[in-house]
Amino acid sequence: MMLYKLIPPSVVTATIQLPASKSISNRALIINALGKGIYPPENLSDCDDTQVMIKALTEGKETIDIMAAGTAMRFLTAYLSVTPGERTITGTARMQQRPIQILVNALRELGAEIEYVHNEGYPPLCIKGAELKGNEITLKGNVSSQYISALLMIGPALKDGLTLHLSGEIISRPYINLTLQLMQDFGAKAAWTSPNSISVAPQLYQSIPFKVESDWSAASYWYQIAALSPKAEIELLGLFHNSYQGDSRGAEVFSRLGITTEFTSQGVKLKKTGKAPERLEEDFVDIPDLAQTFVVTCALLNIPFRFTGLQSLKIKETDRIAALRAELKKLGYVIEEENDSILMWNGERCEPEETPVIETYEDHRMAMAFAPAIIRHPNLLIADPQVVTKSYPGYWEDLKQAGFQVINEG
Ligand SMILES: O=C(O)C1=C[C@@H](OP(=O)(O)O)[C@@H](O)[C@H](O)C1
Ligand SMILES: C=C(OP(=O)(O)O)C(=O)O
Repeated sequence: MMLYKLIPPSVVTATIQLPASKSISNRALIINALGKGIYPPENLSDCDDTQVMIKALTEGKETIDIMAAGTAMRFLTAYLSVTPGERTITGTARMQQRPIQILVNALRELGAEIEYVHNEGYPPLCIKGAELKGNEITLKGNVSSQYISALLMIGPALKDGLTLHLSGEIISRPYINLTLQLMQDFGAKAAWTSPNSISVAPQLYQSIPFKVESDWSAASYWYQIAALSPKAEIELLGLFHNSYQGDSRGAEVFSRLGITTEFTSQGVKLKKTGKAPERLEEDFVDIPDLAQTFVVTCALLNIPFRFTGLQSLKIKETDRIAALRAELKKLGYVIEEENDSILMWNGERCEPEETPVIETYEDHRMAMAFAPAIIRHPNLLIADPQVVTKSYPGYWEDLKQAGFQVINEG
């Protein structure tokens, strides 16, 4: 097992070129493939999740391994359903435990030919491309928005277009809006027709020059570093005020923790105001990928919290609810869970471990959200740090650039 020991600088000074958004990259790639575009999207992410998508779309292999990439798994399942040929799509052991039945059922209702290779409801899948027929379906909106995005993106390629009715609560809604926004940019007619219905017209995508923005989810770890450091001067490049990404809301939540955002022509500059609330309450249903950032940040700043809307965390790269509780306990914080969807901390402490080894559970966000904790817990070690490549391959190099020492303890 690889372990990283970190030593923070006394003042963090950095200008960081963030990675491009994997969510935008992977949508642009699917849309581009469906539109047979002549302009390949620019500034695609160099992360694993995007690299597996590029390979899947260009190599033409019979078996596609998307490793740990949820978006690639879900988006390609829909894409392959309307693309000639027969392929098997698989991923890591964890991917084979991440549910996909809602999407498969919806696609089958449209006429798709999809079989489960092992376990009913889970990847791997064997998919035979076909011309899909039905045009109006109902599916659950409360498990993963990626199923909905996957279906929407193939909508313009269907003979009669597609209308989706979403039942139950709709989680991760900004990611659905991101999909609609990109589809519209590429010439599709797709929009909400009621609070829980979306219609897509049958109309081919147009190819346009397109540049992917930097990743706001990745930015959150730098806000966290600013919040935990006594002094920080951090500039993040490639972020914009009117971002397509729902996780740009992280800037507003961090402003309540004393980190304000100044937009410049190139990105953002972070400022510490020194203000901190007595307590933080937030609903994460729209911003699930920021949950780890804020749970770790608040605990380390000694700010009790109650975070709701976390129901999707159990089916991500790992069970993030359990992982957060287990690893924060090693640092001396007792976090409580309610209803599989709420994490709370009332300030309760336990004895911290002397040399806590933070496990990362094949989850990039566990590594990235716990690394900044070194500023307050100088003995911690990060296990399997290479997991960051899922979304942010340059994370450790960027920390070095910001003055951190990153030492491989073997
Ligand atoms: O569509 C997307 O790009 C994503 C949607 C979210 O997943 P869920 O819809 O499963 O919550 C998010 O957690 C994931 O990192 C990326
Ligand atoms: C949940 C995530 O990714 P995915 O679902 O695309 O694997 C993530 O990046 O936090």
